[in-house]
Amino acid sequence: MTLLDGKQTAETIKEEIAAEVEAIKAAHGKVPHLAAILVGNDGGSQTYVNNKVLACERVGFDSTLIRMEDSITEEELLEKIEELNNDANVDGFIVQLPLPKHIDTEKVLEAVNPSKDVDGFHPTNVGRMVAGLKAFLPATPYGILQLLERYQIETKGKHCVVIGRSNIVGSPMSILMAKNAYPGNCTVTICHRHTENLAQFTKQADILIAAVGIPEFVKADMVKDGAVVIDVGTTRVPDTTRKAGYKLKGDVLFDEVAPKCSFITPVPGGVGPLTIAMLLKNTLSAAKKEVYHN
Ligand SMILES: NC(=O)C1=CN([C@@H]2O[C@H](COP(=O)(O)OP(=O)(O)OC[C@H]3O[C@@H](n4cnc5c(N)ncnc54)[C@H](OP(=O)(O)O)[C@@H]3O)[C@@H](O)[C@H]2O)C=CC1
Ligand SMILES: Nc1nc(=O)c2c([nH]1)NC[C@@H]1CN(c3ccc(C(=O)N[C@@H](CCC(=O)O)C(=O)O)cc3)C=[N+]21
Repeated sequence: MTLLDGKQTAETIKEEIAAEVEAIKAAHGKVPHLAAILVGNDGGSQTYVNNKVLACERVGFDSTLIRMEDSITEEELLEKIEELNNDANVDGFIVQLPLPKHIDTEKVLEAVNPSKDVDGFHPTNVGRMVAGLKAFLPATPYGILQLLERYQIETKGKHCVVIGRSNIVGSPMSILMAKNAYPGNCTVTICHRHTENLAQFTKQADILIAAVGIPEFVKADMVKDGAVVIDVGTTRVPDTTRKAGYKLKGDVLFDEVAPKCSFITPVPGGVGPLTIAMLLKNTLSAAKKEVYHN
């Protein structure tokens, strides 16, 4: 069993980005700039956004964190987005999810100019991805592709089973794994809440990607010997013995499943750090106008 070290892979990617930033700075005197909007003070969201800002500093980007109260109106948020759309100084920005219930997430994501949508959540980027055009790829699926590629894992002709069909992870992941590309060329099965006899499908997976959000959901008897297992789940489970007050748990019962695998990602230190690295990569692409040439 080989551990897919997301933390180390993310470090490597960030070093590659930092080197490019140096070159851009020398040539243009300007560095890529990522902005993030955080609405409210959900603990997990704060951690992720802070990690993103710290990662920007690490690679030499400019970053701006915009905090808004839970109680803001949808209009106020849309105004802020318009401001960032029009700010020539900002190359890309994200609106951290989830948003408070009184705000229409779809409307908010559609308000982001696709050329600055480094999360890849705007329908234009989703459509372009599906059509195989240049697009900002959502950071988590993009990070998983990087992991498969950098560990040179064979994907062609393999059966990839994805558990979860969310717009930010499961759906784009399944689309990308079925593409005529490397990593890709898989036969893909998408499972969700209404899948009957889930284990019957997961047991057939050469590559199993779990993006469910239920801690330790995938047990050893659901996994084929020699499978590649990618654990996207990151659920905070209360743990009073820890300083942070919680423990991060993946969707896979790691101790039981890992011995059966050819490759597996840990949680933490697996997919999460790569998500952040690929957000930076998208921001670099935005600054270089590699996707949209406006
Ligand atoms: N490491 C990282 O970088 C990231 C981690 N995450 C983590 O990944 C997990 C998933 O995130 P996200 O996709 O946003 O979550 P969502 O809650 O949006 O989606 C969860 C998916 O799991 C499916 N599901 C729920 N219960 C079952 C079940 N019993 N059997 C089969 N399928 C089920 C749901 O099905 P249905 O559609 O039918 O409701 C849904 O499609 C979370 O733990 C999240 O924190 C998310 C983003 C990035
Ligand atoms: N607009 C938007 N874009 C996102 O990309 C987005 C989002 N909203 N909402 C929430 C999810 C979740 N997500 C994670 C990012 C990093 C880690 C990460 O770095 N995890 C570390 C541990 C961090 C910790 O200690 O909690 C690890 O797995 O090693 C996890 C999860 C991005 N998301």
